Amino acid sequence: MIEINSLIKAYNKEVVLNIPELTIHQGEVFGLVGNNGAGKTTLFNLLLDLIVPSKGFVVSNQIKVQESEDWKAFTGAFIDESFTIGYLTADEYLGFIAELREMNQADLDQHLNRYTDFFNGEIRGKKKFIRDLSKGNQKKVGIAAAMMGNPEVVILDEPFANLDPGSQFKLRQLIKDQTADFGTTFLISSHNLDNITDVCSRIVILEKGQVVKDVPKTATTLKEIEAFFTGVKEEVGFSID
Ligand SMILES: Nc1ncnc2c1ncn2[C@@H]1O[C@H](COP(=O)(O)OP(=O)(O)OP(=O)(O)O)[C@@H](O)[C@H]1O
Repeated sequence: MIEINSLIKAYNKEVVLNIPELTIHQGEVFGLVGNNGAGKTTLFNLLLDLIVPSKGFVVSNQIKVQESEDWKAFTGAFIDESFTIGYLTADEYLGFIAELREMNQADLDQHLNRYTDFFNGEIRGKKKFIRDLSKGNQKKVGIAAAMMGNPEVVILDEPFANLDPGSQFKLRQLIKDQTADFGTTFLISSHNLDNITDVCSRIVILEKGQVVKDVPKTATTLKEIEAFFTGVKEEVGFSID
């Protein structure tokens, strides 16, 4: 369980995130949407202790993330390419992360076998450095590394961006399988409303750093959030005020 308490981030006195209280429960697939600059990456960076809050704190499984590193053992994340190591090949990098997660070769192979379709023959056994892979393939390496060792919590910032349509579909399935098999808690941001509503059990909309909608996924959620962003309201019984 992740608990956000009175969390504020400001740059030069401009508040870019202000979340008084938010709880993400074990096994929840939490989808974060919002316009450019809404604060999605800022929130994830705070959850991962990559930036310092101006006020408030985050607790992950009873560990204050700003005070202890113990949460790292059960948390995987891919925010951007800085999470990988560009001068390693994908095999070298994935092997390195497997060692960190105390996985042996059989564990690593078992994990990566789930990604065979997703990798589409472009990742494993290649001599290319990660920095020379296409943007989409770099992202695939980062996502597979984030889920390595089946961490309890996985945070993915815009995982569907840069992926071709087939790979987006395969990623949806990988996330669903991971949740079904391991009860993983996911926090996922995306501008792709189809993907986010397909995989997530709860959708939160951020606007100018504040939570303006927090809804469980239902049959009408996609239409509701499309209406929120486009201002075009169909008959879904949802207020865009
Ligand atoms: N280091 C920084 N200094 C000043 N402002 C910053 C800094 N980092 C982020 N911001 C500001 O914080 C706000 C939120 O940015 P953030 O990257 O979290 O948005 P986002 O919702 O992830 O956007 P996008 O969808 O475009 O990726 C923006 O106004 C951004 O300019």
